[in-house]
Amino acid sequence: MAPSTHAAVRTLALTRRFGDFTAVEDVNLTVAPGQFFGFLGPNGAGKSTTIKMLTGLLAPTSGTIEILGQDFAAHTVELKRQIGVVPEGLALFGRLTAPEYLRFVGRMYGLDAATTKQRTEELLDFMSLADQNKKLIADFSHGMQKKLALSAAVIHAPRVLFLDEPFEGVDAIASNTLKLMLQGMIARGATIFLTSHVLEIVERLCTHIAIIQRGHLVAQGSIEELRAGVQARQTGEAPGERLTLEEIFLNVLGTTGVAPPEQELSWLG
Ligand SMILES: Nc1ncnc2c1ncn2[C@@H]1O[C@H](COP(=O)(O)OP(=O)(O)OP(=O)(O)O)[C@@H](O)[C@H]1O
Repeated sequence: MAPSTHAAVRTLALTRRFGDFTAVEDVNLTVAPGQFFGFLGPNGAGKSTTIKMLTGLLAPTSGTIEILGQDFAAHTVELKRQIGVVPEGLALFGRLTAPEYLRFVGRMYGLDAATTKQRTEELLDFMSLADQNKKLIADFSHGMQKKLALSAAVIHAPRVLFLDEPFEGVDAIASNTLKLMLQGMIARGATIFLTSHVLEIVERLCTHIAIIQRGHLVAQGSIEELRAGVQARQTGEAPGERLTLEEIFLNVLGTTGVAPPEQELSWLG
């Protein structure tokens, strides 16, 4: 058993190439145990590619990954039992019903039948999916599929949870339910690593963030540290103005070369 002083997630020079194109390059990330960590970046920056490598869905081209203090490549099977993931494409089985799928996933993680049944019922209730038990997953709406994927990702009570855009496509009620669930997991000592473009939610939930841009990590730290860094660089700002995460994000990207376009589409409207 790894001592708890280890990082929950650590990468060293993590790199992934697709042919000639480098999607993620030399990324050194550290996420402490118990952290609620937001992994941010513009479209195509390399977030999903990184999450896929961190969860064993995609092999790195080079570099190393440690999860809970252990080398992921050397201990993939044991570590996969301790992590949960909702990947970009959800990866569900459309020909099953939700309870069938959750029972399958529970057994796959080695839970006994009684525990699997109980957690399946509790999760479907919690996600307001219990009245959809006869429907095939293929016939679920996108938001319903997302809630089911989340249920499957936590049925084994993972110590580290990876979520790729968990709030995308879910309604306000489900988003609230999800926030409560994630906060409860953090309160009980889990680590959460999520990507999201909804910066207001990230700001409310996450304590630490990293920003990736064109495959390179351009910032990492607590939101407070990043806010202080941006504020220290700015001159002429009204004193006492507290920067939002969106302002911090845009500022970091602006100073690293990705500023919003200045020209207008004058022909549009
Ligand atoms: N299988 C692949 N083959 C070729 N290029 C890929 C592949 N997967 C990802 N890429 C490229 O790698 C880059 C990073 O993609 P990725 O999906 O990681 O971005 P992202 O930060 O998750 O973006 P978004 O916010 O739009 O979801 C993009 O340029 C993408 O086109």
